[in-house]
Amino acid sequence: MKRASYEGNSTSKKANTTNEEHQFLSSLRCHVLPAHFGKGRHGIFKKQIEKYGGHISETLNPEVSHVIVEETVDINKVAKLVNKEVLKNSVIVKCTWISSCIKEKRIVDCKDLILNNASKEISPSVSSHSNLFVSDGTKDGINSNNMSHAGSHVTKLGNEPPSASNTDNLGPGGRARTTNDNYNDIHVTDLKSSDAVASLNTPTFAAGDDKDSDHSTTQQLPQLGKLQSMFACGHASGASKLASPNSHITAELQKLLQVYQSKNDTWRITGYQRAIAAIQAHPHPITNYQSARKIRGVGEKLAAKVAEIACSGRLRKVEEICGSEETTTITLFMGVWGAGPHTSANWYMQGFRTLEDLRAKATLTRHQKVGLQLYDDLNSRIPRAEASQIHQFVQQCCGEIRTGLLTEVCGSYRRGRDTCGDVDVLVTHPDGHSHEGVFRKLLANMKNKGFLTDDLVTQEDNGSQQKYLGVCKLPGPDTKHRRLDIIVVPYSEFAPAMLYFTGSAHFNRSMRLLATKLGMSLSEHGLRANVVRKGNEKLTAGCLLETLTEESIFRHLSLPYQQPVDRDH
Ligand SMILES: Nc1ccn([C@H]2C[C@H](O)[C@@H](COP(=O)(O)OP(=O)(O)OP(=O)(O)O)O2)c(=O)n1
Ligand SMILES: [Mn+2]
Repeated sequence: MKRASYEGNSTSKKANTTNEEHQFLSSLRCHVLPAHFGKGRHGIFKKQIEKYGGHISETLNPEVSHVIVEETVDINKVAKLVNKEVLKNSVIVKCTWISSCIKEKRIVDCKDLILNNASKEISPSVSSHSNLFVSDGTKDGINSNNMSHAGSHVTKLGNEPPSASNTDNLGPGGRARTTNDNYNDIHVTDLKSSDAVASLNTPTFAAGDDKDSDHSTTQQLPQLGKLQSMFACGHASGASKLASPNSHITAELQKLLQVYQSKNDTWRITGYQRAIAAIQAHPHPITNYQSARKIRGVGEKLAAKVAEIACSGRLRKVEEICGSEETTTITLFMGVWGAGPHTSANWYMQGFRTLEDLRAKATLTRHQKVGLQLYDDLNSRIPRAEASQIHQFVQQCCGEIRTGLLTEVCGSYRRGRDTCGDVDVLVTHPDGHSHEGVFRKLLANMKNKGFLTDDLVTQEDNGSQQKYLGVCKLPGPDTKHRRLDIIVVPYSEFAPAMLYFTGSAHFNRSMRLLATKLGMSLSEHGLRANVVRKGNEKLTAGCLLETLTEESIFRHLSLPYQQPVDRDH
């Protein structure tokens, strides 16, 4: 235990001399921020710190180890008051921490008393729930390495200055970053990867992430490698899943999440997604309320649920909710292609309870009519072998209209799944231009053969890419209708498109967010560098990097290459 070992040290010190005991603050160099302190109280604090051996610095300078603030001071105000560059070795601590130290005659845990604006940049979803941020990513843990150096035992405010000799600061492709590389205002701390993974599950994370960053070219360089390791795209998916000692807990919570997804309960969806990812990534078995509560994103109510699952192996609430007529009906309706949670809940409210009710009484869009008609087929998973046959059929149709066309099945198939929800086929031509005109001809050819049975969405204007969503059926009396996506792309966009359509969606989100953090922009069309943003707005489009292979995209982001099967997060 990190904290215990530290306290153990201080206890053994305590056994020494009384004089030493009274100098227990000697490792601190404090600046007591006058804001909100009355003059008298400000002086008393300074005197008390000095009395117990602490050093007082009247100015804010790099020597300061602790900035002591009045307990009611607002974190944002402190952040604005403090010059991060000057205070890169400091922490901001509430004055009540000093009071506790003096009361106990030792340096006590900073728990709950540290203010650090870094949390805002790392994860607004975290900071919105708590103004506390400690370096090892737990609410009550203090990093033992840091603790061993009294006076620098919590998250640093600033970042290491850029250094070309430090390989951590090398940019994409290993080149040293220059001032022309624009990075968002990133503060890298010792967040565990689980925190980053958890945060990435929060839909609002990407959107709100850059809210407070400015677009100046002043660099706040991330420690590369460490940053990458905080993202899901920096890890193979299998390891964390297999290794998790808390899968039984997340499996149960996942059921509740599905219910909230069916109800479009955004608030709960966000909270559960974040908590599930954090629990999944937690390296130790969670056996009780207290250990659950220590995990970022797990509040009181959720910790109680986790404890219930840990004790009894199940959650009564899951049985109650999942078994309710409302939930089962809405889940049934959501199986209609083209019906989301909102429409499904609406149908339930209109009194519909069965698919027959929908057929007879509901107002249906063209897509929903197809979805309802082919309900059973489209809701059954496609065995891998059949997905492969569908691909072969598409490949044959391609060969009939043009030679040299290249096809690749992406999606869950490429990630190695045994069954797939649909078949996602990417089509291109390696000569760079012969993909043009293929889209319509290919669709017409597949329709002529009776292979395409129903069109759902045809999108021809997604930049240079064309996308078709429809339904196909292999020849034969016993074959099922299957969802098929066809995407025709220019060869220059083949690798980023392949990366995108291979997914998973979570893996993609994490990679896009990492790119954003690195001042880049990733989409199915390509990877751009030197993108300047103000908040979520892109001020410059940046410059397109050459990405002829998926490997090159990973390289540009300084990520270890992940095989498709390792992207199944
Ligand atoms: N909101 C989305 C939807 C899709 N994709 C990407 C990643 C997906 O892996 C890929 C294909 O989308 P699918 O919906 O077909 O998902 P999968 O193929 O992964 O799963 P399934 O077996 O359900 O088809 O497109 C994404 O990044 N974000
Ligand atoms: Mn798919």
